Amino acid sequence: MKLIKLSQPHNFMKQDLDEMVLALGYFDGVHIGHQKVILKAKEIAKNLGIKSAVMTFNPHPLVVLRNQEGIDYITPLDEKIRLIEELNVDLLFVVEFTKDFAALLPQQFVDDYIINLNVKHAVAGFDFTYGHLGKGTMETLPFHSREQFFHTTVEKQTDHDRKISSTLIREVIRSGDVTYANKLLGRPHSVTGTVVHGDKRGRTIGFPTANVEVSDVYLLPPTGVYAVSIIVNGQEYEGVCNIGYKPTFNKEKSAKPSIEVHIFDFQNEIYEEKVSVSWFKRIRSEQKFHNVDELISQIANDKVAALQYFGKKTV
Ligand SMILES: Cc1cc2nc3c(=O)[nH]c(=O)nc-3n(C[C@H](O)[C@H](O)[C@H](O)COP(=O)(O)O)c2cc1C
Ligand SMILES: Nc1ncnc2c1ncn2[C@@H]1O[C@H](COP(=O)(O)OP(=O)(O)OP(=O)(O)O)[C@@H](O)[C@H]1O
Repeated sequence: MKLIKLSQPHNFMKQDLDEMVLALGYFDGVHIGHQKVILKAKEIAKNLGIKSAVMTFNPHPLVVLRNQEGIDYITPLDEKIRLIEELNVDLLFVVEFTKDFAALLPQQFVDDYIINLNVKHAVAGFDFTYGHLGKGTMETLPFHSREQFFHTTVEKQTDHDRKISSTLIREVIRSGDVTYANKLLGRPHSVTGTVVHGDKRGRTIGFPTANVEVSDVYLLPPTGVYAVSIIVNGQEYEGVCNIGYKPTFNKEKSAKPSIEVHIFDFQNEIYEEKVSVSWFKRIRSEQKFHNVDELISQIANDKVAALQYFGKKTV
């Protein structure tokens, strides 16, 4: 997949690029509604015998338009790029979302970011908007297209009558229902980070853990214990994870929760390794135990619950 970063104003002209079918949207999470839009663009491109492309924007419009600092992403940009690449599209445009870009009138957006990029067919969902204040919609697109390209609107994808959206999935992850989030994403929700040194207490209590440090921009499930998998060096292992502040040991809440994975049947030394943790099922809330023995016996139960979730025999 070829990656092209665009900033307003860009100077691409039609003749600089191959003809393409373009899927448009922000695509945080690359959920099953988004996949439908991108796969539709691919299908049309295949039929026309031309390139397939996706256009996304970065950072999130709320960061620029409402000065929101702490937007948590289901898929930060690099993860989103990786997932779009997995869908086998030929080209990805990442448009820098700035105040200047947001100020473009709908017609200017269509001229500069669709027609001038040699798009022959644009694909977006029923609620896609473009241009200043989102004034451009799928209803106005034929008018703004100047008959230079065709367009296809993907109908609303729903689950239990609710639109599948990045907003819904963020709410579901924040509620801890990672199993449902995974259904809406069409794959497990994952976070990628690095294994760092912890207090080295885990091994003394019989449950060594990999402490995974992730970038602040990730949307994390709420504190608690989860059945997870972890990819280490390309190999996937199952495990049980606590995300939280370890109140049994720590009086003060740290700035960020720690993510600690007890990986089943695993003894390797993996400090500094890049790993991805996928959340499958919430098991319980984090608790403050009266003593270490109570914590140890609860972790043993958590391990059984996770093994059962993964369908393993526990005796
Ligand atoms: C499955 C699991 C569940 C845990 N649950 C709790 C908990 O409810 N409360 C708590 O204070 N710590 C909990 N912990 C965190 C342990 O206290 C922690 O793994 C141990 O202190 C080791 O920390 P260290 O890696 O920083 O040395 C849990 C850890 C695991 C692996
Ligand atoms: N459930 C859905 N059904 C059909 N199309 C969708 C659906 N969700 C998103 N799309 C389309 O996918 C593209 C990307 O959408 P966008 O990034 O705004 O996602 P969203 O999930 O609707 O996010 P948000 O919750 O922020 O509104 C747009 O073209 C949008 O119309």
